[in-house]
Parts: sequence; structure tokens; C-alpha cells
Amino acid sequence: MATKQYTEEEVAKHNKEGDLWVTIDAKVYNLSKFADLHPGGASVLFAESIAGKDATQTFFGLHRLEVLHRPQYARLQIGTIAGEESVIKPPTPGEVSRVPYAEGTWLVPGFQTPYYTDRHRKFQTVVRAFCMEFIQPDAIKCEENGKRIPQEVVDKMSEVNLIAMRLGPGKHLQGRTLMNGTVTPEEFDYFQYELIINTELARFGGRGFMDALIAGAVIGLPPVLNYGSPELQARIVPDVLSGKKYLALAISEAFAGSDVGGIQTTAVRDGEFWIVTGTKKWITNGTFADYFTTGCKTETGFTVILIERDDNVSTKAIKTSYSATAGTAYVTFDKVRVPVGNTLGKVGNGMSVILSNFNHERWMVTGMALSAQRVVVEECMKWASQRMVFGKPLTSQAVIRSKLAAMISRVEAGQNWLEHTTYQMNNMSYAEMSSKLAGPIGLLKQYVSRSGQQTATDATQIFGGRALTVTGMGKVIENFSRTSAFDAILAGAEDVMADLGVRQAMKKMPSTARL
Ligand code: HEM
Repeated sequence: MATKQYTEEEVAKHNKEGDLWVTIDAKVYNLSKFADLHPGGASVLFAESIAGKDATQTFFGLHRLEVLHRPQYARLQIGTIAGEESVIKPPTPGEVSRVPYAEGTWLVPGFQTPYYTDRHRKFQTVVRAFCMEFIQPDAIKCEENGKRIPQEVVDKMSEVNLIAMRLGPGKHLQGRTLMNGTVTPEEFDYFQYELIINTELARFGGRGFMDALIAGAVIGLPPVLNYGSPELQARIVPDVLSGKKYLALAISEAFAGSDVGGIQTTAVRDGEFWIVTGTKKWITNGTFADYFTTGCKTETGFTVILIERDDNVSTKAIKTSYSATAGTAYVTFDKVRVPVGNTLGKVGNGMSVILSNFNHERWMVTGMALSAQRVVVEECMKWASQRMVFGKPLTSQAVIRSKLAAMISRVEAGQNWLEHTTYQMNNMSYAEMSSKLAGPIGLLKQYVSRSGQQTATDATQIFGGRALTVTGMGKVIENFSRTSAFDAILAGAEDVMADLGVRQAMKKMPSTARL
């Protein structure tokens, strides 16, 4: 680290081509050689207001702080300004943001919460620190290069049983040490701890990587845990939870999406085997999955079968508008022989297997979508404060403040509804949840995905052209705007969710209700 101290007068002498210093947040940088390599061009650095001067305000109007921490640029620092201290710092691992509305109120000092305890806060700190240290660096890289999640990250996650925790509480947690003992399996209350995990995993500004984080198993393993035979579970579950094998949920097809009943993949009995033929589309983690929890048409209806990858299973990456790191695949089953013992639940009863899984899946998607939306609120709060227009910050414009008001209201409304729903889930049996919460969760999901898209539109207006570039200042907004539509589709399309909520409510209308 550069420790040499300079006065402002000394820095001011280095103000020309070939001999160029600037100060940013009390740190002195020698840009003499870098000027010609500067992505923003050399000439901007020689401006009278920049060369040899304190360029802090201009710098933060154009760059994210992370630029200064990239090793190739951190090297340019030669010292600091004598008697001054750098004050703009990246968050330390586990640190909670102090930007208003950047965190759920339960994390804001002075606010009360009926749902969370100090144990939850401790857990949140540990999970955030873990995510920042072990997941975030690869999340950013993979989101950009589209490569699958590195095995080392998966191993690290399984070391603290993060993969198992992502499936919620249950017997699969028994005997496991969770997050190095921060929470016990008994204590892992139905959803609050899991909600914390989903919230933290969604804070990286990379939607593709969010789905790469073993999302396939999160949505595809519960049917094995809830409906698989003990033998099947013993063979499959430990390897998936320890990250040695990957699993994907394979329901949707080119022929049927939210209308699950219309799927065309068939499973025909041949003695002790099923012969499965058909195709599946949009399968998250499919390119690298070893197992597929697959919806099939059978003689007596719809049946869910666990298919193991073999030579008759082929997967092909589908190009989507989000990162290929999610491993979204087109899957072809070509007369795959699958032991009948791999059937999940009763033959012909697949619809209830899938439907019982949906509540948890939709709730998870909602939690992650809301967390990503909150990150956008934080980005906009920061940007609108630091961006100067005509000598004043953007926040001095009423129209910008009005957009911020709308964004904050949406994310806070979503959070309160989500926490309330999570509390119900904590206190209901699985069966109760299926009958009472399918509708409300559908409505909540469509509310959060719709508000996410409105927030994406508002954020794009606030960031302007910067919201359209994949790198640089607006990269989080660009990623969110490009991918928030995924939340409106995955696990049930927005319109279908809204309709489900109303239809379920209609079923419960008292026959005597009159105006
Ligand atoms: C340590 C000093 C600096 C480093 C390491 C640096 C680095 C970079 C990098 C990496 C970019 C690409 C965009 C991004 O990733 O955010 C960039 C863009 C830019 N930089 Fe710098 N820069 C420095 C100082 C400055 C200063 C003092 C100015 C003052 C005018 C400046 C003006 C610009 C401009 C105008 C762009 C283009 C921004 C855009 O396209 O939105 N840079 N710089």
C-alpha cells in the first residue's frame, strides 16, 4: 500500500502529459503512463480542473468505486494527501448498508421487528460475509463470461451446508453443522433463515449467476425428498446436497409452460422400467445437470420421474437474454430407460407433486427478486445523490425524487407482504400452506415481479444512458432491466399468478355474500 504523503501543492505540479497526478478521495494517483490506456480517453485527464487537482467529485460522477480497487488500477496510487484520510470505502464483509432503504427495516438500527431476533441478525451477518468473500468474486466473473459456477464455490457452499439450507428446514438438515454452527437444524425456522439466504444471494447484481447457484436442485430436489423412495433418496440426495452432483427440474416444454397439463414427454412402462421420450425447454442448470426431476405423460395421467443422465439424454445450451452461467438448456430424452423405482409419488399423481412444490419455489423466486430490486433502489439512491447536473445533485429534481418515492414504496410494500407471508409459512403445516397460501403467494409473486419491472423502468430513467451499458456505472441497472422479466415468467407467469390468486379467492367466497 502506498504510504507516502504529499501536499496539494506538490500534486499540483504534476499536471501535464507525461507527468500527471490526480487526487481522488485523499489518495494520490500517478496517471502519467496510464493516461494513454485510460478507457475514458487521455484528453479528459488533462483538463484544467482535473490534472494535478482533486478529481473526487468528477471521478465518482463517472466511475464505480470498484474501479479503484481493481489490482491494475490500485497500483497507480502513489500516496495520500498529508493530514487527510480517505473516507469512501467498499463495504467490509458482512457490513450492512447505511443508505436509506438499502436494507429491510429489520436491519436498520432503531427499528423494531416482530419477526426477527438477534440470532437472525447474527446469521445474516455471517451469510453476507460468506457471500461477499466466497461467492461474489466468481458471481461477477461468471455473469460476464457465461461459464458455469466453479466447483470450488460449490464445495465451499456445501462445506457450510448452504446447498442443504437453500431447501428450507426439514429432515435433510438433521445432523448437519449449518454455517459453522451459527444456527442449529432445529432452530432453522421454517423460512426466516432461508429468506435471509435468498436475500443475500440475490445482492450481486447478476441474475444469471443467481440461477447458477444450484437453483435447479433448490426447485428440483424437494420432490425427491418428499416423494422419492428411501433407496432413491439414499442414492441421490447426499451427492446433490454436497455439490458433487447437479439436479434440474424439467417440467416446461416448447409445447407447454405454465399450462403443465399440456406437456408431451411420455413415459411408457416396459417391465420394471419407464421408457421416456420427449423434450424439455428452459431447464435451469440443465447443461450441467446429472439428474432431471421430470414431468411425464403416462397412461394414467401425469407422473414425475427422476431421470439420470446417460447416453440417451442430451442437453444443449439455449441462448437467453441472461447469462449462460445459469446453464439454461434444451433437454432431449431419447427412449431413456429409467427404473420404475425412480418414480416420485404415485403414478398419475404428478400434478400434486408439482403443485406442492410450487409454493416454495414461487416464494423463493419472490424473495430473490425483491432483494435484487432493493439493490436497484440502493444504486439509484447513491447515483441520484452523487450525480451532478448543472451544479446540483440529481436529487434536487422533483421528478427524480418522485421516482425514488415510487421505487421505495414498492420495495417496502413487497418486503412487508413477503415477511407476513413467510410468517404464515412458518406457522402452517405443509398441507395448510398448499390450501391457504397458493393464491396469496401467486399474488405476491406477480406484485413483486411487476413492481420490479416498473422499478427497472424508473431506474433506467434515473441512470440515463449508463443504464444501457453492460459494464461501468449503470451495470447493475442494465442487468436488472434485462433480467427482471425472468422473475415474471419463471415458476409461473405473472398473469397466471395473478389469476391463480383471484381464482383461489373466488373458491373461498361465502355463498351468502351479498352487497
Ligand atoms: C485512478 C484514476 C482513474 C482510473 C483507474 C480510471 C479508470 C477508468 C475505467 C476503468 C473506465 C471504464 C468505465 C468503468 O469501468 O467505470 C473509465 C471511464 C472513464 N473515465 Fe476514468 N479513470 C480514472 C480517472 C478518471 C478521471 C480523473 C476522469 C476525469 C475526467 C476520468 C474520466 C473518465 C471518463 C469520461 C470515462 C468514460 C465514462 C463513461 O463511458 O461513462 N477518469 N475510467
